[in-house]
Amino acid sequence: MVTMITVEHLTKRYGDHTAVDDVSFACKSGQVTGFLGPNGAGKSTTMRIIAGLTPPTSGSATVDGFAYRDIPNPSTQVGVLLDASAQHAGRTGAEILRLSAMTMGVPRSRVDEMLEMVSLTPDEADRRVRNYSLGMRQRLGIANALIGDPHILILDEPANGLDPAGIHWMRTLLRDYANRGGTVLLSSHLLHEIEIIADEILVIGQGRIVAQGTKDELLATNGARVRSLDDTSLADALSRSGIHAQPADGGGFTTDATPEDVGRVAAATGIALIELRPGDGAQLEEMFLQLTQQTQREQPVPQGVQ
Ligand SMILES: Nc1ncnc2c1ncn2[C@@H]1O[C@H](COP(=O)(O)OP(=O)(O)OP(=O)(O)O)[C@@H](O)[C@H]1O
Repeated sequence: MVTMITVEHLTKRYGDHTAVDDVSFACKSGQVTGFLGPNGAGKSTTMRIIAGLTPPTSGSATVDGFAYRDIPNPSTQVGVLLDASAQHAGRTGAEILRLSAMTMGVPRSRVDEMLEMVSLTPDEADRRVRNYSLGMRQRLGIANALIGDPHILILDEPANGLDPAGIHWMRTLLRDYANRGGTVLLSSHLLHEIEIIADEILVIGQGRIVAQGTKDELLATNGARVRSLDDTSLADALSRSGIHAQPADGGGFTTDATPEDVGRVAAATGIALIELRPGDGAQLEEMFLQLTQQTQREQPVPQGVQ
């Protein structure tokens, strides 16, 4: 595995608002890196900087060792889909792909190959993009990102607007692409989406990376869930042993210690347990929920929304 995208100490300020705050990460070949964060967390801004569309305030982003702008014929190296709705509304899907093929110098036969790959029918390909559904725009955007046969893909919320079959199709496409050695950086505001598809996960909140690691690391089960016939005494005993115990829904506690350690403390103090099992690995979900709630508190509720 080779590092293909490197982001180092990236910061972007708009006036006194810091949209991206000292963000660093790397994306490797053969892997899907999921970029997860609630609305307004800074995902799109980071991706726009990587794709050379927005200058950073400080820090750097390189793709295959180069700043995006210094890559000759970049679309044959890096496929980018940042905003499917930004495609020229007055052109047909086929026209957009033909134009891209021409600009990149790839054979025109790629246009039909790509249309077939993203399941846009000849009839749909000849419609103007303004009449496309969001899902069709995403498919066209993915076709456009892949037409130059790049080995790196940067996709901002590509699942938006796709129906369940479309989402399944996209996951399979990206998995195959990574399995063949490609590098994928894709963003989503949905934990479930990222959990299914990503090998590596970056979590961003209010411009900062708050967690990063392999999916297995971030979703690892740890801690223990315990209930007893005498929770008050159990809480005392755990606390005396330096184990932090948090009251849980439905009684008992969640702890940061292993079930084995909790079991030993209970046995040593003669407390009868009625439940003892590994924690349910919900830390990532809880953290993400907290991030989302924080963000919602800080953003004004739009008019007309209850
Ligand atoms: N051109 C701009 N001028 C001023 N502020 C901006 C600009 N672009 C983005 N921002 C702000 O930067 C922050 C991060 O926005 P960004 O679009 O990167 O978030 P995001 O994680 O992609 O969110 P979403 O999931 O909603 O697309 C937001 O507070 C946004 O309002």
